[in-house]
Amino acid sequence: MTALEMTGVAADLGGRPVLRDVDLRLDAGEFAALLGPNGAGKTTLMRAALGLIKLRAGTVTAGSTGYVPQRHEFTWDFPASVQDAVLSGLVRRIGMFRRPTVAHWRAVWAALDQVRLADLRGRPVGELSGGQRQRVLVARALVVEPSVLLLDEPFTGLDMPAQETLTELFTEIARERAVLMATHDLTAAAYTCDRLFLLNRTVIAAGPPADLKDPDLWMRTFDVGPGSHLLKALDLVVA
Ligand SMILES: Nc1ncnc2c1ncn2[C@@H]1O[C@H](COP(=O)(O)OP(=O)(O)OP(=O)(O)O)[C@@H](O)[C@H]1O
Repeated sequence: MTALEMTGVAADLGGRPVLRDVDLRLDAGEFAALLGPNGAGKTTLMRAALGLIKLRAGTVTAGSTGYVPQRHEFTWDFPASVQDAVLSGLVRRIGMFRRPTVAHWRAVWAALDQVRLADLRGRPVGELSGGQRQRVLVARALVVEPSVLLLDEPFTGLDMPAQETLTELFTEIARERAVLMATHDLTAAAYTCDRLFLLNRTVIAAGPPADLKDPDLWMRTFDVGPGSHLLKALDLVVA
């Protein structure tokens, strides 16, 4: 079942073209990575998928969406508990001034269960580690039961054990939903994702990691030459 389809998408920011001719399709059950250099348009593509920016051309068809922003974009010094932070994912559904019902809280607790944070639901978010905070943001996105989950740089600043816990979690989530993860961690993406999208303003190439062995695709995506370390690292992981 198609969870997200973008066809011929073009979008501008501040009057400058950022995305052009973007075609991307994701099915439920797929874990895909969005790879590209700084400024390639990864965040913009996700915002377009969420319907948050106006398209200059093309169409986006998406089921319900859940978005996990970069961790620094969320306010952590606010005196909210873990369960309040997750409940904030339901604001649009509940309405700003209405009280959550028991069903809303059940959805929050189910999402916390899924990210293995049920024990910490009363803890202030400011007291959590980076990895736990990332899982709070994932629960906050999952609480609406999205058909596609969009993750913006979920591994930044996390140690290997935290990254591995998250990778397992994303793989589990992707069994029922579509997951699209923007990341600079090429190795993790090549090892764990079913499909990679190489983006530099447009989709340069897409496919399972094993189909993306041609170094030229990576050189064009990342604007690097044949001597780049990137290509040596890829030799090891894109087998
Ligand atoms: N509000 C804005 N107004 C004008 N230009 C913008 C705006 N936001 C982003 N841009 C530009 O759009 C381009 C794409 O930005 P975007 O954040 O989507 O890239 P990215 O691939 O997510 O980058 P990174 O890996 O650094 O997070 C960049 O050149 C950026 O400078």
